[in-house]
Amino acid sequence: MAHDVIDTMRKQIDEINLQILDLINKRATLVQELGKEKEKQGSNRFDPERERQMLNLLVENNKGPFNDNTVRHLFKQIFQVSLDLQNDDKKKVLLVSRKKQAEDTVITVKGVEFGAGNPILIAGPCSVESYEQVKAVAENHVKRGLRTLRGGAYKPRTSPYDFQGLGEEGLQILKRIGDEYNLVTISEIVTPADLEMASNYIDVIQIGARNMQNFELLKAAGRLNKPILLKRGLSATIEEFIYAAEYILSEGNTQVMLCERGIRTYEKATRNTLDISAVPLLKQETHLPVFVDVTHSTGRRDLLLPTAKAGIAVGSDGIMVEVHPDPDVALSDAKQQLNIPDFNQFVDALLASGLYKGEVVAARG
Ligand SMILES: O=C(O)C(=O)C[C@]1(C(=O)O)C=C[C@@H](O)C=C1
Repeated sequence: MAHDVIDTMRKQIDEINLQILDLINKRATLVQELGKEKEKQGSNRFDPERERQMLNLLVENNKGPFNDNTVRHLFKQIFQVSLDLQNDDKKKVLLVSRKKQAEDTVITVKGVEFGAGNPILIAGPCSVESYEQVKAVAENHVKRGLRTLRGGAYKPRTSPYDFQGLGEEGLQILKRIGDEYNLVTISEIVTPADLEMASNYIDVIQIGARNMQNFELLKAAGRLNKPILLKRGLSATIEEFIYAAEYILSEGNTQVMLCERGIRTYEKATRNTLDISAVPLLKQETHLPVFVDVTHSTGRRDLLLPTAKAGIAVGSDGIMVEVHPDPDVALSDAKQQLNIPDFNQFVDALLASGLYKGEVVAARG
C-alpha cells in the first residue's frame, strides 16, 4: 500500500517532468527564433534588463514552496542555457565555420594552391623599396622554385616619421615583377579607397594586424573578387579573428586566408608571442587556409627556422617570412629580415626537415 502511494506520486512527477520538458523546449525554440531576429536587428543577445523583468514577474507570482532566491537561480540557469543556445546557433551558421563547410577552402592563384595541404612559402621584403630590390628577391624565388612574393607598399608604422611605403608606385613594381617572373604578389592595403586600384596590380590583398577589426575595410574587401590574406590583430582573440574573417565572407568574398602573426603579451624576449595553438584551432573551427608569419611574430632571425618548422608541424598551410637583398639598409624591419643566402639556408633546412616539400604547382586545369 505505501509503495502504491509513492508510485502514484512518482507517476504524477513523471508527467509533470514531461510537461516541463515540453515547455522548456517550446521556450528554447522561441529563444532561437528570437536570437535570429535580434541578429538581424543588430541587437545584443544578452539582455539583462529583460532577464530582470522576467525574474521580477516570476517572483511576484511565486507561491512556493520554492523561495524567491531559488526561483531566481532556477530561471537564471534557463536564461543562461538559452543564451548559450543563441550563441551556438550563431557560431553554427558562420560562413567560415567547419559546420557550414566541412571541406578545406583552397584558393588558387596563378597555379599556386593556398590551403591544398601542401605548405607553401610566402616570402619577400617588408617594404617594396625599388624595382631592383624586389627583382633580386624575385630572381632568387625563381631559382628556388618559390611562387609567392610579399612586399609592403603601404606601411602602417608606429611612428608617422618612419618610412610609410611607396604607395601605388610600390604596387606597380610588384605588378611588373609578378608579371615578369610569374609570381603571386601579396601586399597590404590599409584603406577601402585603395582596394579597387590595388586589385589592378596585386594578386592577393593583405589586411594587416592593425586593421583586423577595421570593419569598413573588411566589408569592402568582402565586396571584391580577390583573395584576401587577413592577419590576426595584435591582441585579438581567436573568436575576434574568426568574426573578422566572417565580415569578409558575409559580403560575398569567400577567398580568405588567415595568418597568425603573434599576439601582444607580457613577454619581451620576442617581438610578439607566436600563438602556435591558434593554427590547429583555426583549422578546426574554420575551413580557411591558415599561415604563420614567423618574422613579425618572433622578430628574431634565430627563431625563424624553429618557428617555421613548428608552424608547419601543427598543420599550417604555409609560412610567411621576410627576405631582403640587404637587410642592414632596409627601410623597415631591418633586424628581422633574412638576406638571400640566409633565406636559402632557411629554405634548405625546411626541405631537409621533410616538413616542407617545396612548391607544388597545380596541374593546369
Ligand atoms: O528576450 C530576449 O532578448 C532573449 O534573447 C531571450 C532570453 C531568454 O532566455 O528569455 C535569453 C537571453 C537574454 O539575455 C534574455 C532573454
